[in-house]
Amino acid sequence: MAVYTHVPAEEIDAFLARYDAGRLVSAKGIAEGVENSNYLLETTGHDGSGHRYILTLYEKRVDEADLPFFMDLLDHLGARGCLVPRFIADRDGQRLQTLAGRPACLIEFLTGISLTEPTPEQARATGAALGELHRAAEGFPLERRNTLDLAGWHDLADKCGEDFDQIAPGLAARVRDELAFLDAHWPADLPRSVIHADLFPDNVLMLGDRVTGLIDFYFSCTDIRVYDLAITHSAWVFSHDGATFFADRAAALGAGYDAAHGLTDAERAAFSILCRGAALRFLLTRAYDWINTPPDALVTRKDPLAYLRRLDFYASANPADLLGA
Ligand SMILES: Nc1ncnc2c1ncn2[C@@H]1O[C@H](COP(=O)(O)OP(=O)(O)OP(=O)(O)O)[C@@H](O)[C@H]1O
Ligand SMILES: N[C@@H](CCO)C(=O)O
Repeated sequence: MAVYTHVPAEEIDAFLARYDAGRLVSAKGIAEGVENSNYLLETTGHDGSGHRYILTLYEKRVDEADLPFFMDLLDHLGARGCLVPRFIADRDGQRLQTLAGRPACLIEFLTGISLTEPTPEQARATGAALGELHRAAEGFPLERRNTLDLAGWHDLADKCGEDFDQIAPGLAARVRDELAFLDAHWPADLPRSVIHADLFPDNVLMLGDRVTGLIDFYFSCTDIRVYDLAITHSAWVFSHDGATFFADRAAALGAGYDAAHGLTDAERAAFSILCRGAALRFLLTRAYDWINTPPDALVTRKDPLAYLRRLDFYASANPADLLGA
């Protein structure tokens, strides 16, 4: 579930009166997602022809001070042809509001569905969409530090301490060893860019083999550009439990990215290390949430071990096999 803040329909209708968006017809809480509260709104539309919007109330992990970065980024990407949702301004030009005591925004609704079992063709389209996003991001003037970088992983590991072993015996030592490996091998000189940093299948909307929207930019930041492809790889080319690697999906994802953006030899050479970092990043955030979320909380905890299996795979795989030929 992801409706942490419940807003009465009358309050949403009054909120909509600030916009040229028509009157509220229905408001449904969206179950997917874990970070923010999301509602799908149907309105009469400003001309009475009906319209859909997303209403997002920002919860614990999104810092309000970062919202202007996300808003300007989506304007920049949207203006360059990327299918990303724009933040909608009210009649006074305001995009950030307060609703039910939380920072809140009205956001463009995009059509499409999130896949659970992507095909190679769908992975190819996603690789291409990521490459196009990186091209469109060129020239974006703002920067945001990635708080979930190598230093951030150390902080998270310190916070979890020996509690890792509640999840799996030996996990604390495994994380320590992996951090030491990444400290020694993390690449320093690769091109940097704005990255999405969380392009999981649930953040890509598709119709058939066509990408219709990239959403959920709330981890976007400035970091090693091809690390974004490593994150996407970790999320798209394995079974959910991380036990099976799908080489055909991986090759298609890489080919899609390469066709849209291109990969340098240095990026290819570092890719395996970057995948290890991506797997550790999601292992750590999931482990932290696992340890700190009571089992009876209303949110579904995501399995950290699904990312330990990916990490084990990346640590033993032949780097040349990760993206195919
Ligand atoms: N602009 C949009 N257009 C259409 N649907 C959207 C849009 N934004 C969000 N959604 C829907 O709401 C769901 C949750 O959104 P989102 O992924 O942004 O939430 P979240 O709480 O930040 O989740 P998480 O970080 O766990 O992925 C999406 O899976 C999608 O179904
Ligand atoms: N994509 C993350 C959740 C936060 O966006 C995960 O699956 O662990």
